[in-house]
Parts: sequence; C-alpha cells; structure tokens
Amino acid sequence: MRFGIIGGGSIGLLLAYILKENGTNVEIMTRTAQQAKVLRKEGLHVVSIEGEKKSYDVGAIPLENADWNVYDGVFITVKSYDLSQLSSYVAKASKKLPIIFTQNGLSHFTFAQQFPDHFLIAMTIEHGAIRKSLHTVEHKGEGSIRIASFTKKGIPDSVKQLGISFQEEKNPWEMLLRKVTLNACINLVTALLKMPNGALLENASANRLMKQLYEELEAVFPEIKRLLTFTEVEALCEKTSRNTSSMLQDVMANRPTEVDAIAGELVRLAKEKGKSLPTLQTLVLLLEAEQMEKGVTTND
Ligand SMILES: NC(=O)C1=CN([C@@H]2O[C@H](COP(=O)(O)OP(=O)(O)OC[C@H]3O[C@@H](n4cnc5c(N)ncnc54)[C@H](OP(=O)(O)O)[C@@H]3O)[C@@H](O)[C@H]2O)C=CC1
Ligand SMILES: CC(C)(CO)C(=O)C(=O)O
Repeated sequence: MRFGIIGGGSIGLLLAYILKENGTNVEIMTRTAQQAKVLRKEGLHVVSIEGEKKSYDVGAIPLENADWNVYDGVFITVKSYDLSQLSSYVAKASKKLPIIFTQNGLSHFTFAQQFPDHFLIAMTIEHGAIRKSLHTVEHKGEGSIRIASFTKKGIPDSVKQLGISFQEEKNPWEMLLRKVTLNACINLVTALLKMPNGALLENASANRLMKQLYEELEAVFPEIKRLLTFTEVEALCEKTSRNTSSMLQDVMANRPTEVDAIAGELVRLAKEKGKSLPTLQTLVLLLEAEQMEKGVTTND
C-alpha cells in the first residue's frame, strides 16, 4: 500500500515514521521543493520515545507536483489555518480515495461539510511530536489514536490494515469535541506559560487553571462529562510530559496559532447556546495580545 501525507511538519513526519515502521510505502507532499529534496536525499530521521535514532527512506514531492491517483489514501497534516489552501486539491480528488484529517480543533468539521460525497475521515492523535529539522522528528509521547468517518462510508480496509493501533469511533463530532477539550485545557495554558505538557501536573496554579477550563467547558457542553474526565486530561499531560504542545511550538516559532480552530470555535458554539466561556476567552485574548506584540497575525 502507498499512502500520501500532506505536510512535512511534526505530525506529518511522525505519521510517516509510524507508517514506515508498519511497512507502508509513504510519500510526503511538502509545501516547499527544498524539503522534498532533503527528505529524498537524507531520508526521514527519527528520535524515538526511548531516544533511539532511526532513519528511513521515504518518498517526498512538492504538493503541487503530486498525483493523488497513485495513493491508497492521503493524510492531511497541515495546520487548521492552512486547510483552505487545500480545498481545490480535495475537490479534484477521487471520491473513492480515503482522505484523513489529523487537525486539532473543530474547523475541519466544517471544511469536510463542503465535500459530502468524498471519503473523508477524522483522526485524533494523542501523541507528542516536534520537528527538529526539515527531515528530523522527535517522538515525544504516546497516547491513543482515534478515528471516525465524516461520512456513512465508514473506515476502509486500506486504513484498517495500516497497522496503526487506533480506536474506531462512531461519532466524529463527539470524538473531535473530546480532543478539542484536551487541547483547550493543555495547549492554551502551555502556550501562555511556556511550559512543557508535564509541567501542568507539577505547577499547582497551572493545574488549577487547566481544571477551571475543563469545568467551564463541561458546564457548557454537558456531554464532555461522558467523553472525557479531568483525570484523562492529566493522564495525557503525563504521557506527553516532555512535549511542547503544538500551540507552544507555534508561539516559539513566531507562527500563527490554532487558537481560533480550538478556542474560537468553542466560544462560538457556547454563544449559540446563550452561554459564555470567560476563562477560555481571557486566555485567547492574552495569547492574541502576545502574538500581536510580535506582529504575528492569526490567519484562521
Ligand atoms: N505537534 C503535535 O504534538 C501534535 C499536533 N497535532 C495537530 O496536527 C496538526 C499538524 O500539527 P504539526 O505537525 O504540529 O504542525 P507543523 O506546523 O509542524 O506542520 C504543518 C506542516 O504543514 C505544512 N504545510 C502548510 N501548508 C502546506 C501546503 N499547502 N502544502 C503542503 N504542506 C503544507 C507546513 O509546511 P512548512 O514547514 O513548509 O511551513 C508544515 O510542515 C495540527 O492541527 C496540530 O494541532 C495533533 C497532535 C499532536
Ligand atoms: C496531544 C497534544 C496535547 C500533545 O502535545 C496535542 O494535541 C498538541 O500538542 O497539539
């Protein structure tokens, strides 16, 4: 089997590693020709959770030159705010091709609704990963991977046979609500306090702030009680304790963050119910103010 991965960032390279470990042929579709060249020449370098260094031959091609007809499935691992750039590619893809979205947040739920006849699937990844160079990724923690189809087509055998250990979910909305709650609790606090995920267990005030966020969300979206306990939020901080959350990675690299896809969407949904999320909204403003001072605009 041959799978394409759009985006050679932290999660794109981590997925390439997981797929290669399971014997799948992988081609990474990059934004730049330079990254594709480096990946083809140097291979994919991985530092595993245990600190072991590994390398793999991978295919790599700039996205604009790729032919999606050669793949059994395509993973989309770009940030939420870059999804709109891919609309024309998804529109042209075969309706039989499984396309799997790995974004945090909720905006890909709306993106997927533009393509009701395509074979679109959501995947939530509770792993930590940090790209260290154009062809090197460090695996920083391992939690569960969940998958749910956006359509009635279900999960195809080609994806089930990838050898990735994942939990299949029936309801994509609930699966994404669970993950966005985890990210609202972990990513915003770590991004503001410049802490690795594990520090949220050690710093009592940061831990209280994270709990306050969880309780505020649970009060507005009661189904969260059924989908995720606060103990599970803390367990993910433990499993990814050495990871720098993807939002903190963005802040440190002076890139836009996914604050709108994560917190903005939750605030809007709360408003539709006539409710508000004051703690979350305050953290959003603090983060946006910090980004503005650095001249980084959110392009969500
Ligand atoms: N990092 C983590 O630990 C986790 C991240 N996630 C989620 O996974 C998603 C990806 O995150 P992450 O990998 O950290 O993000 P990164 O910013 O590390 O990677 C995103 C990649 O997408 C590439 N890209 C952007 N636009 C295009 C395009 N038009 N064509 C091809 N490639 C493109 C970027 O290219 P370039 O480098 O050239 O700019 C970049 O390499 C996010 O939604 C995040 O929330 C989920 C779980 C854990
Ligand atoms: C799983 C977790 C919390 C890992 O840091 C993540 O989703 C992220 O950083 O975006």
